[in-house]
Amino acid sequence: MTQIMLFNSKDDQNIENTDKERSPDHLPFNQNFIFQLAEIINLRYNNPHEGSYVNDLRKSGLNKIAQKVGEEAVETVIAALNDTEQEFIGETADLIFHLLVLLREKNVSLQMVTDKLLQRHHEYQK
Ligand SMILES: N=c1c2ncn([C@@H]3O[C@H](COP(=O)(O)OP(=O)(O)OP(=O)(O)O)[C@@H](O)[C@H]3O)c2ncn1[C@@H]1O[C@H](COP(=O)(O)O)[C@@H](O)[C@H]1O
Repeated sequence: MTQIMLFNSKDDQNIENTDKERSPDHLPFNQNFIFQLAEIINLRYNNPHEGSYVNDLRKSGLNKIAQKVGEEAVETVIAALNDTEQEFIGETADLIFHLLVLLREKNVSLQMVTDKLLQRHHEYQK
């Protein structure tokens, strides 16, 4: 059974801490949730059930999922240029969610992407 750890609101107060004081396994809830969401999507793939939007996407296949990511990316750009901050945030959330589904469809984990970003970060330090 996969265990999903949720942090209580007390941890959210750590947002004021400096970067040095934060450890990767003690991130505020909002920062960790993207990994938890990736795990929820993984669980839906492994245990598909009716009424699940992730399952609907999975059944539609790679082309449809990739198309959704493209649509959400365009909607995010339009919102950035024309809409309110809240609408921009909403479109960005749609984009990130569908991108996470695309990663799962391609069997690429979010960790593999963050490893790539970390590798680049280290290269920039040289
Ligand atoms: N974060 C999301 C999330 N964001 C957006 N959506 C869905 O994504 C869809 C957005 O599509 P659009 O806005 O493009 O609307 P649409 O035109 O009707 O979509 P299409 O018909 O074109 O596919 C809506 O149906 C939303 O409900 C999401 N559906 C699920 N999640 C997360 O995924 C988890 C698992 O969801 P289920 O698989 O449904 O259990 C949930 O607990 C949530 O945390």
